[in-house]
Amino acid sequence: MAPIVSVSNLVKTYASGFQALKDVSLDIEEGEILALLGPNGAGKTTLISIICGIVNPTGGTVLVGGHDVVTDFRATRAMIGLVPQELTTDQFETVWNTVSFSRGLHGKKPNPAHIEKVLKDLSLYDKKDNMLRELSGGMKRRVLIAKALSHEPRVLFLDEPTAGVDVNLRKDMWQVVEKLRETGVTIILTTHYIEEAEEIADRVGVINGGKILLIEDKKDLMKKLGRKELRVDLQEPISSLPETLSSYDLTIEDDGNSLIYDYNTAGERTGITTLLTALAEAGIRLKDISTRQSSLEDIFVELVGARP
Ligand SMILES: Nc1ncnc2c1ncn2[C@@H]1O[C@H](COP(=O)(O)OP(=O)(O)OP(=O)(O)O)[C@@H](O)[C@H]1O
Repeated sequence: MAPIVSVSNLVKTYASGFQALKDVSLDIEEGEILALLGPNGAGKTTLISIICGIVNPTGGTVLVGGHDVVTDFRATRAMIGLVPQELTTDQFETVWNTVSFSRGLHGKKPNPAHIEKVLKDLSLYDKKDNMLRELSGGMKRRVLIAKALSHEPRVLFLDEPTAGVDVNLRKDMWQVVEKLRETGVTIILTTHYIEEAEEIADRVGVINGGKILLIEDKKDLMKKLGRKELRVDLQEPISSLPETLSSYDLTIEDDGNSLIYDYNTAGERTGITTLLTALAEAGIRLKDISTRQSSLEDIFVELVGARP
């Protein structure tokens, strides 16, 4: 199946001369949830804004549902819903009117049955006659999503859906996103929270300095995350490994004072017991052992050189 969004060799240089995107290419499959992780200024908003047709690219192409976002703007915009971070709508308007009006803005004929479904999916239906100013922060965020879904888009962009919200509201929002996926809509979200990407994404992309540094299936990433490291500190340094230890995935560190053994926690056997026996048989005496597990955060820090 052709990807719902196809980004090829995208470049964006702002009028100031700043290059915010440098040759970005990625395909987004229909129905998936893609999380774009990146530090401040990485280029996430620029990328989303170009796909949504709000910012013009300097080079490269973006296709949404097979249509070019520049030359066929109307067709692509109709397929996209964008959830901004802030609610700017009239606080004295009702939920129902706000969401219905948004549909009209996209040039779609009224469809009360669709508005009703969207509000029910987002657990907002019993608030449909309330004014926005009467809603809690979490409900207001749901209204933003309802507005973006009002014109039946196939692709939904969520720009930092849980920035600055408390833990409960964040978990609540994850459930909302999970439920939306069941309706078949493709979801792309930007986030600073690694935990958020881990929790809800099918695929994770890391962007920094205008480049995609990694884009990978979460399951494959999790396999990497399942890798653990056993560190063995030695009583006396060694310069090389004895022949009997050559079958182990060992590296010598700290001028021969430590051995690092990589193993997979998902595997049936870790090999630790036999390794320790083999070390003892080779006459290598241990001072200490410790383990550490790599996390998505480690991968992120390694790629970006900073914490998110
Ligand atoms: N209109 C503009 N003119 C000049 N530079 C811009 C403009 N908009 C964005 N930039 C720059 O482009 C870079 C990428 O910005 P962008 O907003 O895409 O990053 P981001 O990843 O969304 O960051 P954040 O997580 O802080 O929202 C930043 O260095 C920003 O200062």
